[in-house]
Amino acid sequence: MKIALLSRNSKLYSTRRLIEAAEERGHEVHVIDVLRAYMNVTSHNPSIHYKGEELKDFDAVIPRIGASVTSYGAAVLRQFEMMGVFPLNESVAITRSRDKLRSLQLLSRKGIGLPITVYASKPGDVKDMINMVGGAPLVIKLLEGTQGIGVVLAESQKAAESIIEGFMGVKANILVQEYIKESNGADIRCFVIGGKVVASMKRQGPEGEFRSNMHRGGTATTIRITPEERSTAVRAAKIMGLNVAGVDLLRSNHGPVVMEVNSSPGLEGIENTTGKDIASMIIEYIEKNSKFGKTATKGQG
Ligand SMILES: Nc1ncnc2c1ncn2[C@@H]1O[C@H](COP(=O)(O)OP(=O)(O)OP(=O)(O)O)[C@@H](O)[C@H]1O
Ligand SMILES: [Mg+2]
Ligand SMILES: [Mg+2]
Repeated sequence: MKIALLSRNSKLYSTRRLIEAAEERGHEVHVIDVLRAYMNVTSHNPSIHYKGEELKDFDAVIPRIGASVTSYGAAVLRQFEMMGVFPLNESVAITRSRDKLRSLQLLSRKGIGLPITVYASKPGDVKDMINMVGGAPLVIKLLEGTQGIGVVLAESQKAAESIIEGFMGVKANILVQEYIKESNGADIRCFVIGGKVVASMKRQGPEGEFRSNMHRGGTATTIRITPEERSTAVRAAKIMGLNVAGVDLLRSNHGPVVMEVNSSPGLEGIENTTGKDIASMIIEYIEKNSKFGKTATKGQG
């Protein structure tokens, strides 16, 4: 097969591993920096050009589109789809999952367990907003945050009010969420490929830290997940319409709750923690499922 790998940097661990796995299995891989691709979006014969040449005869495309290039990256991917090239994850599913508010609405509609979450733009009544998630302690998140930055635990009602008002004051977009204390600073990453959890790991924050992010000093270990956690992760990926997804769960008193569904889950942590060859599993999935023109939109909403 001839595979296009949409990635801004071929030195990234995940990109390198996917190239390695594909080449080992006899495929040809072209790494394409989406920002350098250009296309005639009005032509009846959709095409993409890259470094002066037309991108032709690809069998599959693997999108590894960073959050900062979601919009243009999705447009390039959509162009591949219009050309009939099989996408590992479709453009629609990626943009759907990148919109946190939309994702939570879709997941909740299908009965997936979620931490009680309230969104606001300019809440007229901060106290009422706090009551909606059950009062303090509660978690406040900056929508633009990542790697645990901008995720704050407000232990008291007063702290919650002043943090929310502070964020509002600088016009930040936030969400307010029920604090799942019983998860004890840990979350579970389930790596889903083609409707199966192929690997999972537990990430634990350091002593006294409720955020489990590796960038905040968290450590990962293998974990045996429950059948309920397994089916929650698989269903969440399916609702988003993602063939490959990293589903992050918290263990709550009322069962697993989904925090996030990631459409470009990293390979480094999960491969190093579990010792599994996830990159080869992804390539194998493409071998089994890619078909010219198989780009029908999965998921709804
Ligand atoms: N409602 C919650 N209850 C308990 N712990 C939470 C809650 N929300 C987040 N956490 C902890 O904080 C960590 C960071 O939160 P989250 O994943 O939402 O933000 P992020 O990692 O900065 O954003 P993103 O994953 O979108 O890059 C989580 O991995 C989890 O360990
Ligand atoms: Mg996170
Ligand atoms: Mg994330």
